[in-house]
Amino acid sequence: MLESIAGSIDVCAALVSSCSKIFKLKYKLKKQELMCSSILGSNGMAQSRIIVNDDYEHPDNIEYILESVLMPSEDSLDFIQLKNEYNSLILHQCQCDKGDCSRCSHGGAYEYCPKGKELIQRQSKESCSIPILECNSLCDCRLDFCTNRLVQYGPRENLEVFNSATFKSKGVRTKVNIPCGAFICEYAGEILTISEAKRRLVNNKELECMNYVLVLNEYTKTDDCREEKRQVTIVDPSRRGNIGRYINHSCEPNCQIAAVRIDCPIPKICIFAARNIHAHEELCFHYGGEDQQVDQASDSKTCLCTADSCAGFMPNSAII
Ligand SMILES: C[S@@+](CC[C@H](N)C(=O)[O-])C[C@H]1O[C@@H](n2cnc3c(N)ncnc32)[C@H](O)[C@@H]1O
Repeated sequence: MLESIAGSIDVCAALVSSCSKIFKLKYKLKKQELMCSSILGSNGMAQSRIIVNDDYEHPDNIEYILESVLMPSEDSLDFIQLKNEYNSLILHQCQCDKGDCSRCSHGGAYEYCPKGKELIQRQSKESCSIPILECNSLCDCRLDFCTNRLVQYGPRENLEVFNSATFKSKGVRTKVNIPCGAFICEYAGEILTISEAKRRLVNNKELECMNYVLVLNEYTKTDDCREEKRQVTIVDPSRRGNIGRYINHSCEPNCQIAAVRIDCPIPKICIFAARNIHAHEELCFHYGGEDQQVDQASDSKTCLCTADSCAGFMPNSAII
């Protein structure tokens, strides 16, 4: 059994039919094909390359990455399977050659927020449990019209890493107000196999270092309405990561997690504002997923979040 210290997020309730569609529609294509400066949509028209806008850097001496990357190679079946998935593309393209993709076959998870003049996650009770599928490099839509591309452009601006007095370690805060539903950043790091995650967790525990491993569990509903675990995604930004690695846990967070897929069937773990956030507030999400029952393990860390409803300990759930 694997204990997650950074936490385990469950994306469950509504990961239903749309999701099985996603999984069936992947096929293998080398990622390198995406690296060329122009990409052909399924209509054969060249699309411009997406520029990821991320000028942040680490205060620590670790490698900054713009999006999650595969862990170092190892000789195991698990790794080969993960690598194949990482090198796969989702073959589910839209044909919106004139529209804005608001009613796109990819789902329309975003809406335009006129106040903030930006795309935000469409608000619904289930918004954090519905996986998002953005338009991708195979889609026919035009980049300048499409309203189903957000995460792929990179984290929002005006975030800063600071020394958090509350958490007695580093944290992330915003310099400006952020509207509810806005995209903050990916929780980017190395994508791990289960066995490598277990090794790193044991090691972190032995060395008593901070733990950054985050586990995302996705479920589908079977025909008789049972929930079945379909995919486990494990990300560790301890060695390589982006600004998301500094976001702390709170029992009453102002941000939440969503699974977002663009080209690859392995989802990105993405952080969105769960309410309107004021300038200078520290950003936090619930490492265990707010809807989950979080049980205290004997070695749970004391939670420093100071929320009225603080559980007193950090999520430390058994996940695999
Ligand atoms: C993903 S990192 C967050 C960034 C970290 N504070 C840093 O300085 O790099 C997770 C680690 O931060 C600390 N942390 C995050 N939230 C916390 C909380 N609510 N209470 C106590 N420690 C917390 C724990 O040491 C945890 O293992």
